[in-house]
Amino acid sequence: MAQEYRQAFNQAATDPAAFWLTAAREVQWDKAPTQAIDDSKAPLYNWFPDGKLNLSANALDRHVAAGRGDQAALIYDSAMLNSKTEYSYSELLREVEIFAGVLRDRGVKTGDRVLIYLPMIPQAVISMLACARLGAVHSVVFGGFAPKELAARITDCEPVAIVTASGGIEPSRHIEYLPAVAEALALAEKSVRDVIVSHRDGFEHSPSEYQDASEVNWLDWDELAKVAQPAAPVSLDSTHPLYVLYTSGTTGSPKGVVRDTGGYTTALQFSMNAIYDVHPGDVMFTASDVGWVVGHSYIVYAPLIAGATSVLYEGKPIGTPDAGVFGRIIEDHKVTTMFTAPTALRAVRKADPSGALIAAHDLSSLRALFVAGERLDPDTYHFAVDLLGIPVVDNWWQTETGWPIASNPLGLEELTAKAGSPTTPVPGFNVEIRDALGAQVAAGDEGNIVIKLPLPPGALTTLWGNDQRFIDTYLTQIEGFYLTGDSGFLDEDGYLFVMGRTDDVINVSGHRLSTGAMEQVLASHPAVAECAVIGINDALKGQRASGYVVLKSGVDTDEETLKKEIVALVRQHIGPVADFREVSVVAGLPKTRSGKILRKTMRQIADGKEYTVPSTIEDPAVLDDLANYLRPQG
Ligand SMILES: CCC(=O)SCCNC(=O)CCNC(=O)[C@H](O)C(C)(C)COP(=O)(O)OP(=O)(O)OC[C@H]1O[C@@H](n2cnc3c(N)ncnc32)[C@H](O)[C@@H]1OP(=O)(O)O
Repeated sequence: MAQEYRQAFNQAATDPAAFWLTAAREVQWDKAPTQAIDDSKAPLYNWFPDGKLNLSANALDRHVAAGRGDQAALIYDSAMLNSKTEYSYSELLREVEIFAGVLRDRGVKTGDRVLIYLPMIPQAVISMLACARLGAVHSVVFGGFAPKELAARITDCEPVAIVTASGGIEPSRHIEYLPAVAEALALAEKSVRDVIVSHRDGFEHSPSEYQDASEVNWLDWDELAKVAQPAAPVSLDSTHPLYVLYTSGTTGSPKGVVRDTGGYTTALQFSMNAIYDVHPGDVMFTASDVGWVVGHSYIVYAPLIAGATSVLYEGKPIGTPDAGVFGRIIEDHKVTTMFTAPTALRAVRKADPSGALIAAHDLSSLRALFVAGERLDPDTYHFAVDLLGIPVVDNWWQTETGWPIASNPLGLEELTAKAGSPTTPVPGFNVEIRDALGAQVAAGDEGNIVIKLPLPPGALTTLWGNDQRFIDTYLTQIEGFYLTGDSGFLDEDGYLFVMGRTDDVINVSGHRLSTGAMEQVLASHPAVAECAVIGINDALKGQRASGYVVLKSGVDTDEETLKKEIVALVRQHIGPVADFREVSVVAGLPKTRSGKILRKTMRQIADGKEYTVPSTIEDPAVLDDLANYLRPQG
């Protein structure tokens, strides 16, 4: 195997303290760390415990101080508004200083939480960096979630303020955010002091409408900014939480992944050098959403920490206006590095099978395409390679890890790619494959993908307010290892192949969703006696959710109406992001004699895979009936 990569990987594995203290030198510290890791509370670890820094200063001030103030930091390209706006490093710094001043004037202090519910507009980036400047802990919520999900996050992280906008623009509709925020506040167990609203034209509702009926202060961003004074960066402990980002788990309640400051800054800078090969002056276009971890790391923080330009794109891969828009953006902004999800590439391919609309643009600036969020299937991989003729890099990671676990490390050296594999574990992530009893399996054998503790800098340090849930969920099944929840194998060459989840989490269009949470919604319908939701393979979206309900005896209702009600219920409780459209009314669900629903068997039948009926099944006849509904449908 190639030397540069192998050497870095071995150094990180054998002497992580020295390796990461060296990597940390690329960061601007107010007080440089002398200690790499604090393991006194193992299995909880903290990186660089005696270091002090500010991430917004690393992302902005230091580049201005180095003379790059006029370089573009952020390009806001809105296909929805047909507009392009550029912010130089000096301009972005000014906006961030002022909005940090706004938050400070409103009494936001270091350690306070601020919930950010914004579409893909510059205010999202500005407010995240403003929080980082003060040491306020931000929690960004994706716009496609319903008010109930927003409320659950408000209840859990207890923000003092919410930063939002009039609304988001989807191709088919304008989404009013203010009614959603008001509803979430009514549902949440905690309230906030302030709701700060960035005004957008074309929306019906304004903050003043909500003021009268509320003890919350509904405020206008621009009005506050007019009178605010710029705020300087606060020097923070490396271990200070930068953000809480919620992700789906097996149960209905989302998990608040906590990210630190110094470890994350170090890891992102390392990833730009070793993996993405992005440097000052480069232009990175990550087509995701700031509400996901890919957006946090590779739209907002990493490109700015690295001194590059980040493209913030408000639009879709197709239909805004067509499947050539990625090519248009690459050409217009001379993008050097692009990052997107496989589902976006599949959408492009479906709309434009030869990719001619993208290829019609000047793509000569583009050096590499990175892809993450779900498995990059070989067909889509070959489509992208043939279209672009540059390295197409599948990188595998999770909200929890914050940056790639496995990737072709282009910045170190380009390894030979294998379609279907995100290549090899990244330095710092010591990946092993273990069976259900915790024993290591042979090369090529599938098992649980686990990572030896301590996780490298940048990975989650805990779950918000719940160390025990963090330990119970991830750290106890196999002592000394972090359980990823994914299964897969390492081949003879050390390449990782990720095959799928081992729990009830599914991935729809790169959105991680809990079937357990959907089942809770289905079960709440008065006609439903019991239900199951499974993720089944989908040629476009990777997976889609499919629901099966058994009705209460005596219920006599029109099936089509019932199905519509259930679909609407999921949209109302979880949000459009669940993309839940499919529900079947069935006579019974297959169960073991102890009452456990055989979801895995159901999935296997639906995906057309071979399956064996477990000997513990209560009534095998149920499966025969259910098979009619489960057979491949799409
Ligand atoms: C490595 C670590 C990680 O995995 S982090 C997660 C990485 N994942 C991603 O980056 C997500 C990639 N996927 C996407 O960007 C989108 O799915 C793409 C491919 C662009 C397609 O978007 P779209 O056509 O909207 O389909 P969808 O399935 O995402 O949407 C389903 C319904 O939800 C809606 N929606 C979407 N975004 C928002 C939003 N910000 N605010 C409000 N609503 C939103 C869509 O409009 C759609 O609604 P509808 O059902 O059509 O009415």
